Amino acid sequence: MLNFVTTNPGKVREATEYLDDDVQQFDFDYPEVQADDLRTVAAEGARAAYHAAGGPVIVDDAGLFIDAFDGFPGPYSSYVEDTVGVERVWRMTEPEDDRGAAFKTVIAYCDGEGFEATPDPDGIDREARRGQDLSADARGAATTDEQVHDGSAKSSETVPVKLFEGRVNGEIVAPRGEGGFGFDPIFEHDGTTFAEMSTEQKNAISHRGRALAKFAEWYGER
Ligand SMILES: O=P(O)(O)OP(=O)(O)OP(=O)(O)OC[C@H]1O[C@@H](n2cnc3c(O)ncnc32)[C@H](O)[C@@H]1O
Repeated sequence: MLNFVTTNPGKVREATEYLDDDVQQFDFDYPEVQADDLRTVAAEGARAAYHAAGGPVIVDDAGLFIDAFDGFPGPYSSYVEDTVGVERVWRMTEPEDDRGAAFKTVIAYCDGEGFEATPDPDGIDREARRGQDLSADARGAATTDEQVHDGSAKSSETVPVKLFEGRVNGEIVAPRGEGGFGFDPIFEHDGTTFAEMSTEQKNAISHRGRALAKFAEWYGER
């Protein structure tokens, strides 16, 4: 059994599509380190959660990155959703010429074991790496004790963590749709907002779906 460490049942709903009955929600509000990149937050969260759960865990740190605001709210998306709110993020973006945005996620897996380094970064979304923002994330992680080249994060003093990334591009629009969670109503991809999609439709293209697919493939081979 795999613990999906999150306070957000919406994330678990999406993960069960990939991991069937092997996944359960572990409602643990891991301490989010002050960091500008998702990788560091996810990796440190997975280590803390692994110690709390005493078994294999995955942590998903995600965010909405709006181009006109240099990636804001990014790693602070949860806080901004709670304080500013989804509707006002739309109204802030509305006057901008460029309403482009991306959802990104980093899934961190930790089971207390080490991982073999792979020369080809199968845990890294190549599309994401081409994107400016995730390159910045990768640079940020490289300055910490994380090892990023093979998609795993290691240091001599900490428990190894394996990272899987996903990204999807879209546009910020006026809220539409009742499904999903968080910023889904204002994130449009190919003419449809994420809140107008079923979980299956969203998973097929979303940041989390892409990261989960990579994780599920790697996990299934173990
Ligand atoms: O930390 P946990 O407990 O997992 O739950 P959380 O919801 O606070 O999760 P994050 O710290 O990863 O914050 C991600 C925020 O980014 C936004 N977000 C991430 N993925 C999203 C998605 O698929 N759809 C809509 N909003 C999303 C939403 O505001 C989330 O609260």
